[in-house]
Amino acid sequence: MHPTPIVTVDGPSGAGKGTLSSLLAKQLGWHFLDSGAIYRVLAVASLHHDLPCNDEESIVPLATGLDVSFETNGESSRIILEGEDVTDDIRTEQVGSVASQIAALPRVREALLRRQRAFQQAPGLVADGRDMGTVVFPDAPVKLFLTASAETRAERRYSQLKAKGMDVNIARLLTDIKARDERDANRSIAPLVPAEDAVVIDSTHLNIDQVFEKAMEIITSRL
Ligand SMILES: Nc1ncnc2c1ncn2[C@@H]1O[C@H](COP(=O)(O)OP(=O)(O)OP(=O)(O)O)[C@@H](O)[C@H]1O
Ligand SMILES: Nc1ccn([C@@H]2O[C@H](COP(=O)(O)O)[C@@H](O)[C@H]2O)c(=O)n1
Repeated sequence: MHPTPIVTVDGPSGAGKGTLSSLLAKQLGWHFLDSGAIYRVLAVASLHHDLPCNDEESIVPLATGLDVSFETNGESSRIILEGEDVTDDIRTEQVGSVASQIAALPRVREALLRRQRAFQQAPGLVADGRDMGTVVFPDAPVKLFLTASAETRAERRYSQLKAKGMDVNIARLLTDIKARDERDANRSIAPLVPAEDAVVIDSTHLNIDQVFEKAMEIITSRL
């Protein structure tokens, strides 16, 4: 029997991984794992419990027993943490920054592995993150690494947050994105690097449809 197929989509913050992954999951009729959301929810939980983001000893049990559910209702999906809807709260740059500090703790990453692997369910999975192709699903038959220049990613994030009515500053966003890239790429465990067998897509000069088309070509040629 063949294992459930997986497409991994890794890359830096704001490259368009979530956008591409949800389009692919929809097109293929597969499940979707937003692994960054798990790190972000853990960041919010740590903030709720007043835990410093380097307190590995306390964050590991929080990660293991994280009381979170991903509730999908047709097109809309909500994230519930300890009974509270945190869908919007997890998307701020502040939470992204805390998530990336927590994500550098080796035992925290280990504690979240099983939770992420449980998403591998028939008929297939599209998994979005930083280490999907290198650590979490190293045997995935299709691995994509989606990137774009830091400036382009900051502009996209700016428009995204502005559209949500948030008060944002593009220079600050660019600084935050570069700091997060630096931390994610240089941590000792599961650093942000393309898997050896990943196909790199640079979306700096591609729109969403073009990225989607390119990704589908790669997937159909490999599966
Ligand atoms: N190719 C593209 N061209 C223009 N805008 C894009 C493109 N891809 C994504 N976007 C837009 O950029 C923003 C960020 O995209 P998205 O949230 O998918 O990135 P991400 O890589 O998942 O980020 P993160 O890792 O921080 O969650 C969104 O507003 C999205 O609509
Ligand atoms: N597989 C992953 C996914 C995410 N992270 C860390 O979480 C931060 C937030 O992720 P987003 O994709 O939602 O922006 C990110 O900066 C990473 O530090 C991770 O380490 N591994």
